[in-house]
Parts: sequence; C-alpha cells; structure tokens
Amino acid sequence: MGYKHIEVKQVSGFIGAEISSVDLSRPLSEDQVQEIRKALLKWKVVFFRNQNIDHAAQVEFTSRFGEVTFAHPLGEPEPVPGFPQLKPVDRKLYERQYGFRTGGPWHTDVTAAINPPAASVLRAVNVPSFGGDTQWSNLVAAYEGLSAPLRALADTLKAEHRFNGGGYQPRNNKFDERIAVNPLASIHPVVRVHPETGERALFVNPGFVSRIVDVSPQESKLLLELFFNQVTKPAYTTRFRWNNGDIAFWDNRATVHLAPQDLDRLDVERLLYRTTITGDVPVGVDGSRSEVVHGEAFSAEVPSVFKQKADSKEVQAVLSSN
Ligand SMILES: O=C(O)CCC(=O)C(=O)O
Ligand SMILES: [Fe+2]
Repeated sequence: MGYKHIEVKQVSGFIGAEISSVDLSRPLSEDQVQEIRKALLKWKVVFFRNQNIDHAAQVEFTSRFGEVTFAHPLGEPEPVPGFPQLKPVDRKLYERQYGFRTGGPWHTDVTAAINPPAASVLRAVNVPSFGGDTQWSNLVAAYEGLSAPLRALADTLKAEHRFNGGGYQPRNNKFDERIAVNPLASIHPVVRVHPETGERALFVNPGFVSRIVDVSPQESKLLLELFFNQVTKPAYTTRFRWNNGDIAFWDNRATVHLAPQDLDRLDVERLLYRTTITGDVPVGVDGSRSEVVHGEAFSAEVPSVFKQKADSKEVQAVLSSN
C-alpha cells in the first residue's frame, strides 16, 4: 500500500516489515531510497532477505540515508581494515578479545553519546543454522501503551545514559579499559520527540540508562523497572530469524533491540557487520535538548580514544583506504 518502487510486508503487530523487490548490490534510485525511508519510519525496523552484499556495498547503502559514522565511539572491537565504518558483531572475536559471548541486555545503540545514531544497519555473513535471532521493540508503541497520567509524568523526566552504568556487567577487560579512558555519558529526555515523524518515543533502555535524574535513588530504580518493563513488552516486539545475506535496518531513535541470548553456552560462530548513521541530539516534549556529561559527539570523525591507541599499526590498517 502506497509503495511503487519496493514491496513492503508487515511482519508483526506493532513493528517490523520485510522489504522485497530491491537489489542492494546495485545503486538504489532516489525513489527507492525515499520509499525505504518511509517504510523505516513507519515500521521502525525493516528487513531485506538474501542480499549477499559486500562491505563496500553495505557502506554505500547506509550512506544513502545519512552520514555513516565511525564503527564505534570506543573503537572496540577493532573495525575492519580499510572499512573504519564497519563494526564486526563477531562472537569468536568477542570471545578471543574480551572473554565473553553474550550480546548483553535490551538496548538502543550508543545512547551514552550526546547524539546516538539515527539508524543502524546489520548484515549477516555467517550465522548459525539454528538460534541467534535478534529482537526489536517499538518505543513509540511502548509510549502510547502507557496510561495518560504515566505518559504525562514520563514527558517531564530525564535519564542519564552511560556505557558502564546500565545493564552491561563489568568485564575487567580491554573494553572496560577503553570505557575508563572515555566514560561517555549523556542526559537524554525520557520521552523523545522523533525529529522526522514528530512521534513521542519512550527513550530509555536497560543497556545504558544508569538513573532517572532529579529523583531519589529508590524512585529512579522503581521508575526504571516500570519503563524497562514497558519497552520490552513482547507485544511491541518483532523477532528476526537470520540467514546469511540478510540485512536489518532499524530506526535507532524509536527502538530497542536484543542480541540473541540462546547461544551463550554454545560454541557456534556468528558473524555480522554493523554500520550506523550519525544521529541528532534528542529533544524532549518541552523542547529541551540532551546534555553531555562526558565525551564527544559520535559521527564519521575518528574518535580521539581510537587515534590515541598505542598500537598505531592496527589504527593505520583500519584507517587506510581500500
Ligand atoms: O547480535 C545481534 O543480533 C545484535 C547486535 C547489536 O546489538 C548491534 O549490532 O547493535
Ligand atoms: Fe546494538
């Protein structure tokens, strides 16, 4: 309905659509880009099956929707040599480098930054034949599902987001060292007005929110329990079963997502690559903007912590153009 250049099929009640009749290995027309953007804004996450595109094509696809960021504000894990925008989502690499396999709690990408990514693109390269599904939840539906008095309260609140302050457990490894060097943190409105749709989203996530500000610690804890419950309600979610070559593209301003939890004890490989699009500074219902607690904005710029890394050979390999 309403699409002339792509096919769009809704996959869940509140979130998610599969887009077909488009070949991402070839340059997209401006009409296709506009319709994909329209579907993304409506469905919050869109899926493309069986695309089998390479690194360069992923970066090219992502760039049609905005500025492609550096892989990660901490430069961890190491981006792909020659592709500073590509963040490997690689169980084997994480295990080798950090000693853990789990994908962590429900989260929105990089909300510790003052300008969390507008959107993320994830491409499956080597996924297991069973398990490893990713889930997304619709933060606009979550907001709208609150009672009117709770929405009114949420509209007035702000929350602190930080890399080491939410649901991620300390790991005592290289990743934590990086966070200690650059303890990225920001205060965002609990209800964010979406810059493109004007919709209100319940912009809190169990991964990175450390506290609600200006309330007591106990009030913060109980409010967050309520909000986290709301944003992860199964009703607002969709679940994606990956095959190699599949791509998920989500609006990071209006969703939380959950990496698979069912593979933690299994010795299986799972490799995907993520790109992200530079986001704007969130704005609350009263028009107030988020505030930096610590750290720099997240964009295509090479983060200073990455530039400062001692092992400059690795850094050079990542930054050298291909
Ligand atoms: O492993 C996954 O399915 C999702 C990983 C993730 O959170 C991300 O790429 O942002
Ligand atoms: Fe993520």
